Amino acid sequence: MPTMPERIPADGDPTASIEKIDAEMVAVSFVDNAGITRVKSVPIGRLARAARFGIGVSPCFETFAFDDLMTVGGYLGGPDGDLRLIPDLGALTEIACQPGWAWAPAEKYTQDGTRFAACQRGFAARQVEAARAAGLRLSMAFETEWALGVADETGFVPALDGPAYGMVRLGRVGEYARTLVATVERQGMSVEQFHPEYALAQVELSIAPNDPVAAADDAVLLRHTIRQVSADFGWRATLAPSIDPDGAGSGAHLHFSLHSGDGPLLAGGPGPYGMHPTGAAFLAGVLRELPALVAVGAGNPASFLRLRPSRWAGIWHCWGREAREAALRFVTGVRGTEDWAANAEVKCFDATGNPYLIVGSVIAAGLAGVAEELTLPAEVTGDPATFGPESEVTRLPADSAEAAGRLADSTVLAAAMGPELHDALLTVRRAEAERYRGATPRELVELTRWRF
Ligand SMILES: NC(=O)CC[C@H](N)C(=O)O
Repeated sequence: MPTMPERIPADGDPTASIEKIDAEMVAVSFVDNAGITRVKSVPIGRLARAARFGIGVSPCFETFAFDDLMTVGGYLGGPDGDLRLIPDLGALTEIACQPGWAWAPAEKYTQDGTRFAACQRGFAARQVEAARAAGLRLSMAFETEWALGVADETGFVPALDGPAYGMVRLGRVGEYARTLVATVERQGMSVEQFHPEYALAQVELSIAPNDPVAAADDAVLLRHTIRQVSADFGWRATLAPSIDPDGAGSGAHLHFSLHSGDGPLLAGGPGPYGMHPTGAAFLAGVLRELPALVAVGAGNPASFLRLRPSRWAGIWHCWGREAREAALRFVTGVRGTEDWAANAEVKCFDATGNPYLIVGSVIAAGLAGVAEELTLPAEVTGDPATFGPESEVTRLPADSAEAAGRLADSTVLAAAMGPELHDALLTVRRAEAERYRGATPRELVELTRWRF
């Protein structure tokens, strides 16, 4: 996938890709460090100009918290200055569920035309490039879980009931699922699976893997599509990590596979379950950074309502083959697919994590493992919650302040992000942790329910 240039291009003809689009308005989005997708829009006739000169956006968003309250960091935040949102026209897509609209993800540039150091999508693209320079290619996909309900004065009325994974549940959402899948596919994503899930009013959809930056783009557009199609059916969709603190929540697990020029590195090799040494070192790097990765991908105070034992949310700092309680699950292919289907799944993430920061951070963590030739420790299977006091398996951070502390300590993520982005993300996470330190589970549910 072509990446955005270091400087805003002063020549070239952006109208070519625009002409193929049948829309009147274009939503140009970015995801902030709190994981909120924010947007500016332009009439289609202004899009070529926006691609050339950008759309103005305040740098204050770099340190916005998920509740829209502003903070100021060591480098960024505050009321002054301006950035330019440059839509990536290579990703311009008609929004099939919002007639007359198209969408493009943006990267942020400064007013003098250079790439903004703390741009989240630019960070992801930089890590893809670092992997390429090391001879590695990644393929990634987010799983998407959400709950369907109706908002009323009690907060949330579930739109469906019935047993987990039950045919009864599917019957309630059959027409909805058919419409959603068709809409998602019309927008260029390939749906792999839809099913009723385990938690309250929850369903899940998975899409085919993609280049890491495109996988993050897919997550943004898919979540918007889910909300729009749900509204067409008279429901609201919430991707918040928890709507019922007494039960399982919604995750945004990240699957990835790793390849060199010679083929897959997680299959067909001499290591555990066919991993090649480079594949195992990459996983060991991801495993090492998991405590800090929680702050990136599940660091909202409400994330910790979901990150509880024995709910398949991946709270344990370990890896294991098909281990659904481990934060890093290794998935081998079934017979006949072993050569290509093996992948790893980071389970602890949820939809409050910025998908661009997640893919970029996982790559950075893995590349550090490869550079240091790390080896994987022994795998852990079963549920560590039942292992008893002699177990050495530790829990990942259990609240947002602890997760932020681990991110502060991560020299790997600090180096990959650069000081501006690392500090801005920490500023947001610390502000949220501080502000909601004494919040009850019910308050956290209500604060996040319709924001993600
Ligand atoms: N099937 C599953 O893996 C369920 C995942 C679970 N809902 C989570 O919180 O991540």
